[in-house]
Amino acid sequence: MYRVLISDPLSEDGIKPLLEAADVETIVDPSMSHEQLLEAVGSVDAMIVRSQTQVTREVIEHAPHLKIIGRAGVGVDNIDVEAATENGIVVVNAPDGNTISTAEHTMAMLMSLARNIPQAYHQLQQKRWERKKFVGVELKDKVIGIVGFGRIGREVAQRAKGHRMKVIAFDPFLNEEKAEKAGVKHGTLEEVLQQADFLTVHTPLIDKTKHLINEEAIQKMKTGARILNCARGGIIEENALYEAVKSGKIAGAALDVFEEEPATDHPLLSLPEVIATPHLGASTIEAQENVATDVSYDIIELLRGGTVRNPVNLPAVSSEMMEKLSPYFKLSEQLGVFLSRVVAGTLERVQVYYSGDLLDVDTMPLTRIAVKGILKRHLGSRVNDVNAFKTAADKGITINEQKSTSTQGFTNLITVEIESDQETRTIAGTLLNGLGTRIVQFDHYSIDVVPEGHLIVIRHTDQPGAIGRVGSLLAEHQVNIATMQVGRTNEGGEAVMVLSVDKEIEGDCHEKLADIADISQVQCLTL
Ligand SMILES: NC(=O)C1=CN([C@@H]2O[C@H](COP(=O)(O)OP(=O)(O)OC[C@H]3O[C@@H](n4cnc5c(N)ncnc54)[C@H](O)[C@@H]3O)[C@@H](O)[C@H]2O)C=CC1
Ligand SMILES: O=C(O)CCC(=O)C(=O)O
Repeated sequence: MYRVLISDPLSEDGIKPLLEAADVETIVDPSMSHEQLLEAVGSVDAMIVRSQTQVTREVIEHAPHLKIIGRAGVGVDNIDVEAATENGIVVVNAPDGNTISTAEHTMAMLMSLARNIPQAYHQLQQKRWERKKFVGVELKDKVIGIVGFGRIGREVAQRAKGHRMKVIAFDPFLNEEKAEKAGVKHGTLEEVLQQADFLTVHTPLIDKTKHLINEEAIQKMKTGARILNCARGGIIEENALYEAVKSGKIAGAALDVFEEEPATDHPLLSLPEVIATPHLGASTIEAQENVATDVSYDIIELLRGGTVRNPVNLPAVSSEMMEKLSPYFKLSEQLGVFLSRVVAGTLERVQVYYSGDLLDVDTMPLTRIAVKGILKRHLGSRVNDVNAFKTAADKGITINEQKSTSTQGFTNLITVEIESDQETRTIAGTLLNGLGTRIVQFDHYSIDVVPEGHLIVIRHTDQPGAIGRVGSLLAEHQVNIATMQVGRTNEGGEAVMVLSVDKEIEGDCHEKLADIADISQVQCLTL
């Protein structure tokens, strides 16, 4: 008999597959103290949580029989996935189950915001019949700017079109062609900000999206525009939003999420133009049933020896294979991350070549890790070793891997090539016996760079003085250069510099580097 612990409130209909399984004993207790949780996990084979239970390393280490953790929802922020992986525990989630509910909640917020429904209701409750105060705006012919055109963003677009709104969307994986297919206009972030009457964000919260909508972004918006966030607190900078609403730059905001939750005493809630709900995007009977059912099925499947549909962490690989592959995990990810930072345009194709020692090994797990490295720039922890291929396919990116006999003199070589709608960029790396990983080729240039720490990648024209000017500018900004590699096609032709520096460059240093004559592109990255 398998024991499954459910430690957060879940839909009873959703967990029916577990309750009805003859070989499963289900323990439901959403009110356990931390100590009770530590004791309860000691005897279970599986557990299901929503967002309340924190499945920390400590919890995992108290669970010697635990084989699978199910997150009834999307974000796995409350689960220590790394600790689970280390302990051989599979983590699954339910990425699709609450998409519709969250999109519908966004539309409910959009309409409430346009017509001041919560504020008017509040006045009526105070026995005030105010009509003049609550004059709203129509949605028809207004522009809705969607930042993040993934599952929820796309559903919001369909619904907004039903209201005859004009939809403009920005997403790093969206281009003109894909936007046209989806029946929306494609824009840069700047264009979306400038054109939106209503701006709604549907991205994950990752480094790149933290405070994406800040004071500078808000300044680019129309005066009187409105902002919505039903994704994650922190995508919109709350202080900037507060000031913008107070000054009248932004006419109103609708928020389902906050940087710190619960947020019962937030300054934004004191503004009459701001309406809010306590993270209710996924709180419908249907979504909760969907997510609970999805994880219940995955749990039963895994416990009975089958395969799961929505794994979040690495699936089991034989220990023999693991021994051969694991030294290359870091290199594969570093190559992916590096390329994702330097490529311009919308990604269309990834090609990975393996040679030398990697010729007769199943390198698919390495390709998955390289693809994860590429996609994580925009998707953060939502892309992982397991779902990397599916995520790429969902974004219309094709992946290929090939074995090659060209080793360029190295005992092993991984070459990653990515193609966007604007350019093709290539990087190759190797694992040097006892010396760690090296990037040995970047585009057409042979280099020798340790892919670690802070790197600056500069494209320039090979002219006397270019290297000196970069060195002087970095010195002015107190940035010490640890190593510098330069490659060029021919004298006076295209060239590339890869610098490894001791600290991240700050302030206007990036801008000043890009302003140096003969420099066409500057990319900074941390590996
Ligand atoms: N309020 C709630 O209760 C719920 C909130 N969510 C949140 O909604 C958000 C969206 O979820 P899904 O649509 O399922 O995710 P998704 O992964 O399907 O889509 C996210 C999209 O954001 C894009 N993106 C990443 N960085 C970007 C950037 N800098 N600018 C523009 N776009 C960028 C990605 O390319 C991707 O297409 C997530 O933050 C999720 O956690 C999800 C479910 C319920
Ligand atoms: O379980 C919930 O209600 C939170 C849903 C959510 O934010 C998510 O799935 O990412």
